[in-house]
Amino acid sequence: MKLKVCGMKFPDNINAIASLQPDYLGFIFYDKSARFISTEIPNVPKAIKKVGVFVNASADTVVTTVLKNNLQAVQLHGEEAVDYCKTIKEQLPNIEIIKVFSIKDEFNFDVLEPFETVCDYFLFDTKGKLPGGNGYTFNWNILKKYPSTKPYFLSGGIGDSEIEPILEFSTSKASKYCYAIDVNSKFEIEPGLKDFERLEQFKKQLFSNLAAKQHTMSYNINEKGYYGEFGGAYIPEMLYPNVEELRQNYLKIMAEPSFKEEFDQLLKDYVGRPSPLYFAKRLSEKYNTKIYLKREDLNHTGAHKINNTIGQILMANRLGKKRIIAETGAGQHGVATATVCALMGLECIVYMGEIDIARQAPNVARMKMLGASVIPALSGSRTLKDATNEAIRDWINNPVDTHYIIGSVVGPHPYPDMVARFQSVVSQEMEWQLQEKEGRTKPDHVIACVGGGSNAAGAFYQYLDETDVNLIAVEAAGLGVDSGESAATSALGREGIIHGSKTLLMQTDDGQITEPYSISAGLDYPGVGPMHANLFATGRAEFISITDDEAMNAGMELCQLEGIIPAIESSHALAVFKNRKFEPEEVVVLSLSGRGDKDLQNYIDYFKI
Ligand SMILES: O=C(O)c1ccccc1N[C@@H]1O[C@H](COP(=O)(O)O)[C@@H](O)[C@H]1O
Repeated sequence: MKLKVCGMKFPDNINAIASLQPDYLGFIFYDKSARFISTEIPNVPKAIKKVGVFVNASADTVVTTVLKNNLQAVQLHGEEAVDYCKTIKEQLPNIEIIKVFSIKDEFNFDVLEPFETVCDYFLFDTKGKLPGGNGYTFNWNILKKYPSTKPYFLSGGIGDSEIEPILEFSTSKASKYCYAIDVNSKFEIEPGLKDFERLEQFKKQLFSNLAAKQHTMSYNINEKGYYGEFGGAYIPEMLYPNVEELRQNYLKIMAEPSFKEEFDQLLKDYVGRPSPLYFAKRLSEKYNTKIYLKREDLNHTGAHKINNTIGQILMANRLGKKRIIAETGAGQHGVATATVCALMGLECIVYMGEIDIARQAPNVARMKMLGASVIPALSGSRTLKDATNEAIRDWINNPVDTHYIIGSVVGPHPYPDMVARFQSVVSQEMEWQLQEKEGRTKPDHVIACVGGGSNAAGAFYQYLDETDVNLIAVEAAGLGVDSGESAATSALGREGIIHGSKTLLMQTDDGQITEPYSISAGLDYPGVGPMHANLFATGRAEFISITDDEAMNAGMELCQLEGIIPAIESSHALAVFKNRKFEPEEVVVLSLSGRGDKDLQNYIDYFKI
């Protein structure tokens, strides 16, 4: 969480408060305020963003003030309209826009929606006699209904006595998008003069306690790119510039309103989102529990993979890359990548293991029809791991113009986090869909299959730190966990490094990667993404291994009970119902990650249809 200190007006005091290194310093450019700044702002360290606070000022005044004072953000604290924010954004594209909303006893969150694309942050303050600086807190419980994913500043009368409530709030769901704490009048000796010692104490106490709480709580990535012990970027020196360019830019780009707008629009109009959350009545009756299927199989191209490739192609565009490479196992990610390259008119090269090319012929044909070159990986087991090796080799050789669209939550940081964020749309939708259908945002259980783990990462994302939601990760046991022909990484793996990431990995005693096997081309990866390694190591998620036979039978059962032909990957998740009992009143959401058309030949051969 960031800290903003607002409303200083004396140069010496500004310098003193700047030495506390808050993230933002706010200056009131509203001449009716007792904190109005009429002097020149002294130079402060570059790491601190200077925010100009305005109340219904003309757009010209805002622009001139920003340029004159070299501000990095504007806080619009009046009744500024959407078009007004748009004008400011157009005239000052690099300036952060913080739009303020004042809350009394209740708040209609619908008013936020039109502002989503024209500002970078919301700020919630207490409604009072003055436009701001009233010194009263509002009831933060109101934020429990916050419907957006836009990060917000929490403001209004925050002082020493709010440390405890903030710490409590930080563990709640309502705090998920709380980006910064904003303090002002509660730390004053007189209006515009802040109390250095009290602020120093406040900052120390609040942030050390928050860090301690977050350390023990979060199952999501930390600022160094690790999930617990797992993750990081273990890459050859020659790959460093490519990965570093992405690391430095991905969060910034994803936070741009124009990026979000384009991503959301393509997910809606091109992919066909939201994907339905379907109550599977006959399946529920059979297993005597409430089963919902999150229908990622209904997305354009037939799986969840497109959520990520849409995000990454927009990322590649913004990074100025003209050539796209990808690896693929089942072919779903290859098809999703070829699709977005066709959509954007970019060159596309997909690496695919020779074995996978043979067992996923329809997807190979699709990629070619979409204009991609499919290059066979001929080394090792000639499956996904080897295709990934080839793609990495290509990227090393073509660092400047090429973006590598990794298809799962694997690879060096920032890929696992970036892909998880793009896929998190799945659980974001689950929350409001469950609210509509069950009157609550949380299920009792979420089930998803895991190869690298992007489908599971998307389905788990919103619930990672909600420990009352049970997460069930399903791996491929192939011919049996101990058969030597398996891809059950959690059962068989040990800590190791694969494709730039420290994670759980199937390996021999001397560290050679073991060849994985599964009937499902999307699950036979010898590792898992670092998020899942941590979920396993900490016991946060339940891991279940499902054999080829169990998966195939569960897939057939879904065909005949619900009229849905699932991908064999998803069939592994479905097989959990035969292996584990759920209570009748429990709500179980299963991510149906893909459709089974690509697997038709496997089904035909297996069942001798
Ligand atoms: O502080 C002011 O005088 C002020 C005047 C006009 C608009 C905003 C103002 N301050 C902002 O108000 C909030 C909450 O302050 P407080 O903690 O309740 O004193 C804060 O964001 C200030 O930036």
